[in-house]
Amino acid sequence: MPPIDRSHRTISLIGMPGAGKSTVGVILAKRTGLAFTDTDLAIQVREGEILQDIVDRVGNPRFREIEETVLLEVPLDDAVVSTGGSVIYSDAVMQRLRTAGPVVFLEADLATLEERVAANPLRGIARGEGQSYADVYAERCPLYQRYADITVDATAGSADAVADAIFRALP
Ligand SMILES: Nc1ncnc2c1ncn2[C@@H]1O[C@H](COP(=O)(O)OP(=O)(O)OP(=O)(O)O)[C@@H](O)[C@H]1O
Ligand SMILES: O=C(O)C1=C[C@@H](O)[C@@H](O)[C@H](O)C1
Ligand SMILES: [Mg+2]
Repeated sequence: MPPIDRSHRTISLIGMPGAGKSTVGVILAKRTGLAFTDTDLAIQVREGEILQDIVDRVGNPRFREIEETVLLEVPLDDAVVSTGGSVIYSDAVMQRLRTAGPVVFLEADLATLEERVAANPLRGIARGEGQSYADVYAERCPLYQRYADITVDATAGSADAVADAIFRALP
């Protein structure tokens, strides 16, 4: 695979929890020679706590503020950036990511996502009181679509295949 086009040095991955942003992001970074940033890890390091504990302690609205602060500061040069699923609630963050390069939506069907998330029950999801995963999915899908420059199917193939599909779809 040739090196990434220099005019598109930062590739941001967005999508629901379980879509594969972190898994696919590392593979894409290895294949393109770009750096890799997982913004969830940047949040954890800044707060000195794991995501689920942060969400449990401060609640959903405050978590989103923390996430926005980190995403407005995190370096975006020459990197694949795997975001948290709730990043699309900040228009300022999404504009920043889009200015840095293509934003890729990892689209997946609800059943597949629920299966993946159920296998990892300690994963945090910043959701409103009483919201099911399906409610969050319905609320967010239009936002992911709104901000995506590229949409790839993150359900059918392996994580390697999804990374390949992203690479092929880059302008
Ligand atoms: N294409 C794929 N096929 C099968 N399993 C996958 C695929 N992509 C990711 N997975 C699996 O799904 C789970 C979630 O993946 P991952 O942590 O990368 O998702 P994420 O989008 O980063 O989620 P979060 O928003 O919670 O950080 C992991 O167990 C991972 O191995
Ligand atoms: O989609 C979400 O609501 C989240 C996903 C995780 O990656 C974390 O960013 C956090 O736990 C919130
Ligand atoms: Mg992740």
